[in-house]
Order: sequence, then structure tokens, then C-alpha cells
Amino acid sequence: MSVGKKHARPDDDVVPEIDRVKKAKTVSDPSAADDVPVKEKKQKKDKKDKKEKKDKKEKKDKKDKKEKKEKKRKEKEENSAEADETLEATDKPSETEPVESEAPKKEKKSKKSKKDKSAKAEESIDSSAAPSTNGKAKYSYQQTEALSAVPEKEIQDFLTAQEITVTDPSRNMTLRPVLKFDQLPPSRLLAKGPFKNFTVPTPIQSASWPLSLSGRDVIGIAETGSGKTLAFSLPCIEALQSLSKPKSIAAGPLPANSRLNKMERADVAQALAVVVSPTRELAMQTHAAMADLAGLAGLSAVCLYGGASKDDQRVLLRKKNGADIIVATPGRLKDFLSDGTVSLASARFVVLDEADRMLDKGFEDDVKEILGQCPARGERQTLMFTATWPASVRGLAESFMVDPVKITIGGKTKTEDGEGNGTVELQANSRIAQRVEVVDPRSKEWRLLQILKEAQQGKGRNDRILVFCLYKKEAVRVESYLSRNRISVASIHGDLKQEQRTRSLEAFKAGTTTVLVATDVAARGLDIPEVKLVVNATFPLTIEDYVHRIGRTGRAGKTGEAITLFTEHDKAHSGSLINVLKSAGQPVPEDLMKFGTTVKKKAHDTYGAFFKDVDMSKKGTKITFD
Ligand SMILES: Nc1ncnc2c1ncn2[C@@H]1O[C@H](COP(=O)(O)OP(=O)(O)OP(=O)(O)O)[C@@H](O)[C@H]1O
Repeated sequence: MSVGKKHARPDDDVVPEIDRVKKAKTVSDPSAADDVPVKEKKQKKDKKDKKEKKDKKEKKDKKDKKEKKEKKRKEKEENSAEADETLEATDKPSETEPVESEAPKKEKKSKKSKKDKSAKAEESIDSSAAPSTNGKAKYSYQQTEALSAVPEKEIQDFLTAQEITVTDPSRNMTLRPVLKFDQLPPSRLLAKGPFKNFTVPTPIQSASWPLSLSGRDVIGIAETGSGKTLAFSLPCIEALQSLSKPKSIAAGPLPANSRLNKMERADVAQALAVVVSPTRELAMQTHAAMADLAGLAGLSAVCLYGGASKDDQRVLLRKKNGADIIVATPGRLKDFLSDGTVSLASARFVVLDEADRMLDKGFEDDVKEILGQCPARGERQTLMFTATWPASVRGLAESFMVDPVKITIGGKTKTEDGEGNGTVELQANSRIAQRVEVVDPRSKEWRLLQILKEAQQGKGRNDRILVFCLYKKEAVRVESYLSRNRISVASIHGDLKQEQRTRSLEAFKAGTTTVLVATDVAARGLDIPEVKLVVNATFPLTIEDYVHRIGRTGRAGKTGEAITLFTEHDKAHSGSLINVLKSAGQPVPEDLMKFGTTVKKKAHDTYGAFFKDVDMSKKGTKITFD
């Protein structure tokens, strides 16, 4: 059939040729009118033909419409992928709409399949001899009816107001953020645990939970003090609940340097999840948070960190209920891996907390080694969370993950990584009032003392203040200077024994010491309630450390204050500091501008150098935190 012919008869291509001839005769041959019965027959036939034609035409129109719609959708998808897929206001409706209409159906389906599943589960209790740890955890995230019922506009307004950007290389853009805890699938963790003390999820929790609970690898970048610990703890424990523990803790071949004998080999601790933290104190804090949650699910968590007895930690690892979750600093974890005390061969859930620090030069090799002992990246779920995400670690991070979804809270995406990719601006918590004082290096300590005395006057006399130094020796000197000047002070740095570090931190938390002098061991992650002021006595080595240091105040929606003593020795950081001040809407002192606005190049051995000029046109943005 020629194309022309096909076009000439769009709606009757299945009508037999003979009927068409007859039909033509009826219309054009009046002599046929006296043949009544034939005429009636013919009329009937014509009517039928007409109806058939009409139906076919309708069918065809419908088909064309559908094809057109599909084509449009595909084009849109391609365009939005090119424009760095985000959940920003511009092209969100079409991305979230399908979920809105499909979710209730899915939920119904899941209710039905739940019935089937529970029957199957009973059957399979015995067959669990082959533990499900052989594969990834089983994920069952289904958008709830409550979340599906939220009007699309409300979702869009939320994403815009909270400045949530989701970049998904696999273009699976259909998961709505959860605006309330009860919009998550029911879980015994949510009913109890820390969640009952909170009104709503924080933005990073809202946006990341649907994805992490679905089993996706996630990179979460959100300001300091914004609830990232629970953002990764909840999906971790939910995932582990879907795994059955390895029955016998059978050891594989022991490493060559293992000091364990055959008897002890049966005691190898097989973790199902591992969280790696850069400092001992942060590991302890994260462990405390996770252990609470894990307990609700009947799971156990053990903390491994240096400076404490290995034997004591071994005892904990070998307790009857084992170590489902290990929260650890890299050094001690490596020790236990190499002597065969711990195995990560069953770890299906891996978290790098303070991920940029973990992938930084100091820890990069340790992390590679640790991840190398976990199942391959396709066989585990990997999450990375941080408040700062320098370009120098991004490539390395993604090499440990599978199509990670990147969720950024605040800080609009910019193109500046040299390859035209949207990258995230470094952003300080916008609720912290930042002040920079340019001072003579010789008068720094005196100025510090003045600041502390002023801050601890009257009503503020019991306010907690954290003072950061760069070097351990400097911290010792500053502590003793402040102590001589009758300031209630303790310190935390690497030259102290672990018990002393713990004692200082506890005293500061309890308020028995109101000033804590610290090196950068306290810069990341520590969640100390009511730190009113952070003072940088000496500028840190990197601008990221600055953001983390000042982030010890202004946590969980509170406000805070940070004062930085800046000297000519720190001038290499002036440009990046000005950037951070500007983007948080903070004042930039003239004295600081004098040191220049150029941002120093940062380089990574493998991924090269990154360079950027100060953007003085930037305005600060505020993120809401309920
Ligand atoms: N949904 C919530 N609502 C209110 N507070 C919350 C919520 N989730 C967590 N928090 C509290 O917020 C505080 C900061 O949380 P967390 O320590 O996890 O912050 P973070 O984002 O990891 O900070 P950092 O970047 O400094 O490591 C904690 O005290 C935590 O209990």
C-alpha cells in the first residue's frame, strides 16, 4: 500500500474493497432506488459502515493524542536533564505529578501484596538459612496516601522555601519530600525514638528520606546543625531491619598479620552497617544517637575509636547480640579489620559522615581500604553527608557510589567547576552572626580575653563559649593564659589522653566549665547544646573548617554568634572568607578587603585544581528550620 493511498483513507483501511464499490453505487446510481429491500439492506449497511468509520476515527485520534503526549514528555525529560535536573520550581509539576496519581494505586497494590508477602514470609522463615545479607537490603518505600494527598503547590512551595535541590543522574525524579513525620510509611522507629520530640523533619531529612529509604545512594549537603545524623540513621536502621543476621559468625580467611587463633576466629564481628567518622568524639556522639534508634529495632551498635582499650572494645564486639552497626574512626577500624576482629563483608549500609573530611588527603587511603573490605558498591547502599562539599572530593566520592542522588539544602547551584557542571556553593549557617576582626598577631590573646569577658558579663556569665586554635601547643598556651586570667576553661586537643578529652567535653556540656579551648578535633559534627559564641583565635587551615567550626553554634534552628580574629598571617584565606560572609549576608570589614579578594587554588592529586573569584554581587539567603 502506497503512502498516498494510506493517507487518502485514514478511517476505512479495513473496509473490504467490494463494500466501498457498493457504497459508491448507492450514492451515485438513482436506478437503484426502486429496489426497496435491497435499498433498505443497503441503508442498514451504510449506517453500520458509518458507525464503524466513526469508531475507528475516534480510536485513531486517541492513539495520535497519546503518542503526541508521550513525545512531548520525552522531550521535556531530555531538556530538564540537560539543565542539571533539580527539583526547583521551574519544571517540578510534571516530575512529581505521576507519583501523585499513582501512589494511592501503588499503596492499594502494596496492601494486597503485603498479604501475599506475609504468607510468603512465614513460609520462608525456615529457608532463611541463606541469609538475605547476600544481597542488598530489601527496600519497600511507598509514598503514603497522606503524602500523595498534599497539593502539588504545597510541595513546590516547600522545595522553593527550603531551597532544596535534588540532582539525580538516573533521572528518577518522582519522590516527593515528606513534609511531616506522619507522611512517612509507618515505622516503630518514628512512633518512639527522638522523633517524638520534633515537630517536623528538617529539610535534609524531608528530601533525603524517600530516596534513602528506597535504597538509593545519597550525597546530602546541608548546613551545620540541621539534623544530618538522623537523616542517615533512620534509613540505616530501616534497611538493617530488612536483613537477617548472618547465623553463624563464620570467619573467612584471616589476614596474614592476624593475631587471632583458631578458637577466636568464630568471634569475628560481622557488621551489617558501618558509619565512619573523622574524630573520636563525633564517633561517640553518633554512636549514642544510633544506638538509641537501633535498640528500638532490636539491633546493636558498637563504637570503635582510638585512645581507648582495644580489649574493652573487643568485648563489646563479641557480646551475644553482636555488632550490627559499627560507628568508628578510621584508624581503630582498620586495626580491627587487619587483625580479623571485625569483618565488613556483610556491611550492606555504609555512611561516610563529614564525607569531605573523610575523602580528604589525611583519610583518603584509610577510607579506600575500609570501603574495599565492604561489599562492592552495587551490593551495598552508600550515603555521604556533610555541610561542605568542595570540588576536590566530588569525583572521588562518586567513584564509591552508584548513581548517587545529590541533595543540597540552601545555596543555589552555580556553574563553576571548570566543566560547566552545576556545583554547590560553600555556605555557612545563615543564623550565625559572623564578625571578623582584623588584629595585630601580637595582641590576639589579649583581644580574646577581652571578648570572653565582655560575652560573659551579667546575664551571659554562664554562656558556653568555644575557642578554636590551630595548633595543639597553641591550645595549651591559650588555655593556660585564660586560666591565669580567671576564666573557667578546659581544653580538647590531640596532645591530651582520651580520658582528659572526654572529661573536658563533659564538663563543657554540663556547664561546669564555660569556656572550651579546642583544636579542629572539635570542629566537625559535635552537637553541644547552647554554645552561644565561637571564637576563632587562629584561622583554620581551610575555609571548610571555618564553616564547620562556627557551626558549633546556631544549631537546630537556634541563632548563634562567631567572632574571628584575622591577622596578616591568614591573608591567603581572605577571598574565600569574604565569599562565605557575603553569601550568608554578613558584613565584610574594610580591613579584610585589603588582603585581597582572590580565592586560592585548591588541588586534588587525582582531580586537579579548582579556582574561583569572589562574587561580590551575592546576597545572603535564610533557611527556615522548624
Ligand atoms: N527534625 C528535627 N527537628 C528539630 N531538631 C532536630 C531534628 N532532627 C535533628 N534535630 C536536632 O538537631 C541537632 C543537630 O543535629 P545533627 O547533630 O544531626 O546536625 P548535623 O547536621 O549533623 O550537624 P553538623 O554538620 O555540625 O555535623 C541535634 O541536637 C538533633 O537532635
